[in-house]
Amino acid sequence: MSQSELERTYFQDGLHGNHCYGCGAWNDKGLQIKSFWDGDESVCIYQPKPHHSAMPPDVMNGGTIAAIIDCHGVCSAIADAYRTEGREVGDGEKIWYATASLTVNYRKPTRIDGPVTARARLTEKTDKKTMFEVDFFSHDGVLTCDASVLSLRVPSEWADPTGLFKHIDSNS
Ligand SMILES: CCCCCCCCCC(=O)SCCNC(=O)CCNC(=O)[C@H](O)C(C)(C)COP(=O)(O)OP(=O)(O)OC[C@H]1O[C@@H](n2cnc3c(N)ncnc32)[C@H](O)[C@@H]1OP(=O)(O)O
Repeated sequence: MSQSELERTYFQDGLHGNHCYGCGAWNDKGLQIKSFWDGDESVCIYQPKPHHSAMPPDVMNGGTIAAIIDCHGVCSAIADAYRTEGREVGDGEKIWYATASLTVNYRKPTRIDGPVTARARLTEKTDKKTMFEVDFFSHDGVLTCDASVLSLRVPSEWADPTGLFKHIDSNS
């Protein structure tokens, strides 16, 4: 069943302290995308800004599209893991995933003059790996990109507010 806009809970609002450029609600210079469930699919609707353009000012930049798809895919993997355990995103022991692989096929130019939509469906899952296939639409309903996002479960050090690298043995 789909949720009305007022009833929606967004995955990213439960990921406390997430500073990610694409999906971190705690990064005030980031895109701050928002994702939600629509039945078995997850959806992200994002209004691009004029500075998210490619060379033509009315076409969206491919890197920005990739960032939206990437973060929507990883956040969907996180939300799916919580949902599998019957928990709301962010409740109880934290679950984090990171991008292992991202493939984006740019089929058509994406108009920048209205909200874009990423719609993702789960296609593969093990304890550690989750794959979402993502379709990306411009505001006039044109499928402009299709993509796949492989997310890997990562330890809590990834969410350490002081950083990850101090936890990594540089000799390994
Ligand atoms: C944490 C906060 C997150 C909040 C949301 C943020 C969303 C933002 C998304 C991002 O931008 S994350 C930043 C970009 N990504 C990275 O920097 C990840 C860098 N890569 C790594 O740190 C490691 O390669 C990674 C954690 C992804 C995997 O290392 P592991 O040691 O956990 O994996 P391992 O080698 O044990 O492999 C586990 C399985 O995954 C497979 N695998 C690992 N890396 C893969 C890869 N890159 N491509 C395809 N498959 C891969 C591997 O073959 C194996 O498959 P099987 O289980 O079938 O044997």
